[in-house]
Amino acid sequence: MTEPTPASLADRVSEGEIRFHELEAHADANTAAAARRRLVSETADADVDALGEYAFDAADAHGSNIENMVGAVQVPMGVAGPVAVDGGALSGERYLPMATTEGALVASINRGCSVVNDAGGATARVTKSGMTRAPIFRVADVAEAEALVSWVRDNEGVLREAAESTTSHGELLDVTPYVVGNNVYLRFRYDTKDAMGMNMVTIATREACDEIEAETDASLVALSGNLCSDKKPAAINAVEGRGRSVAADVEVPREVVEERLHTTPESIAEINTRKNLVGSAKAGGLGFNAHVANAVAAMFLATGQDEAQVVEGANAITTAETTPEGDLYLSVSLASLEVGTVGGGTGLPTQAAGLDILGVRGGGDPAGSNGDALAEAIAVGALAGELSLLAALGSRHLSSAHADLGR
Ligand SMILES: CC(C)(COP(=O)([O-])OP(=O)([O-])OC[C@H]1O[C@@H](n2cnc3c(N)ncnc32)[C@H](O)[C@@H]1OP(=O)([O-])[O-])[C@@H](O)C(=O)NCCC(=O)NCCSC(=O)C[C@@](C)(O)CC(=O)[O-]
Ligand SMILES: NC(=O)C1=CN([C@@H]2O[C@H](COP(=O)(O)OP(=O)(O)OC[C@H]3O[C@@H](n4cnc5c(N)ncnc54)[C@H](OP(=O)(O)O)[C@@H]3O)[C@@H](O)[C@H]2O)C=CC1
Repeated sequence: MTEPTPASLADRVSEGEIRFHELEAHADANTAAAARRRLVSETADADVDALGEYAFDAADAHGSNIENMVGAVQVPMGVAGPVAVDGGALSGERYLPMATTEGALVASINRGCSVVNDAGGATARVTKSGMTRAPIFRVADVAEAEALVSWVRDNEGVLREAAESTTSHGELLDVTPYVVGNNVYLRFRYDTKDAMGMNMVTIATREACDEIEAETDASLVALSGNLCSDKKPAAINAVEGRGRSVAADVEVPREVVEERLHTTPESIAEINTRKNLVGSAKAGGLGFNAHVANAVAAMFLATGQDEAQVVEGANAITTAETTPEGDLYLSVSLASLEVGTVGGGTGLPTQAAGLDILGVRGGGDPAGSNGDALAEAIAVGALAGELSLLAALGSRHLSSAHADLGR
């Protein structure tokens, strides 16, 4: 039998003989992707050859990372740093890998890193950890809602045993109930170690839900009831945390602010208050920061994180003040940074290289330490970005920087 070619496969799809999304059952994944490019190209009347330039075996991505694969989008990657970090899990000097198409962004964070180094380095710590899944149950009325809440409080051990039967790494930390009339939301929170954990906690919570339905009158409406809350702006994540809550800070001597950043500690502190705090409050924002999403998104893409979770990663508050000595104290606290160094996109070769640059690829020793270290690295990237952008606003260099580097 002759080997299928992209052209022969595309013809068979066009004739209705095989399905577009089942091409991998008839050819290797790279050939299947090439066949889809032909079909897409014909339908759209577009040249999509550039999508076929990728540096991994499609078989490694198809089925676990992507369906209907046609190729890959390439995002340029740069590094900022190296930057000196004193973290709970990450210590030493690190380059920060960043994938972006926004000119001036890496330059800005690079400047921030250089100034952080001049200040003696940044401190970073993970202060809370736990990935959540919150199923919604239907009950008859509020009396039954209270009965379910009591049952959950009395039977956390039962739920833990059921949930943890599905994973050798995950640990159920707690279950917090929320009642709205005849709706009961149970927010399960897990230590997922080095995994971001959404697959892990979804599978584990499903097992616990079976137990609840067997032992109570409640009916599961949906495994996710949006109090989790995954991939949506939500105050619960900003207040309670989700994934890792991580903070970083630095104290920058006045002369370094003046010489390297062309502004003053007072100016940076004032801009932070009027822009990041008052301005965000007036806007009804959840992110009381300047551009934490920039560092989060660029490092997420560079290290194989789930890019939709930049939504939660941007739940961050930046504080800036002048110390009694006249220096600048700057901090950034990310309430809900959802990261992993195993699973998801972390195993793809270019993303794994991003993790290798930080020295955090794969499972940590102890388990969870690589996830913590990645969170600390991203927090330091965000801190450097806040420092540089606030300074650029203070020195009125924002528009000229982007005119020079960003277009
Ligand atoms: C562009 C700079 C850094 C110039 O800043 P500068 O101080 O004029 O530059 P410099 O030539 O004196 O260099 C200072 C340091 O910056 C770095 N640096 C300088 N140039 C480069 C480069 N080409 N590539 C890599 N690194 C660079 C480098 O570390 C260098 O130190 P050195 O190594 O020379 O000792 C500065 O003006 C700046 O940071 N501007 C702010 C830009 C910024 O932060 N943009 C972020 C994106 S804005 C956005 O997306 C969100 C927004 C703004 O809408 C959010 C909001 O509402 O606030
Ligand atoms: N299902 C959903 O609702 C959602 C899924 N996602 C997707 O989920 C994926 C991420 O889920 P996630 O569960 O992290 O990844 P995976 O589904 O890839 O699972 C990771 C698994 O790795 C194993 N593992 C090996 N070493 C370690 C270690 N050191 N620490 C922790 N686990 C380890 C664990 O197996 P074991 O459990 O057997 O111990 C763990 O369950 C992403 O692709 C994301 O896009 C995103 C949002 C929602």
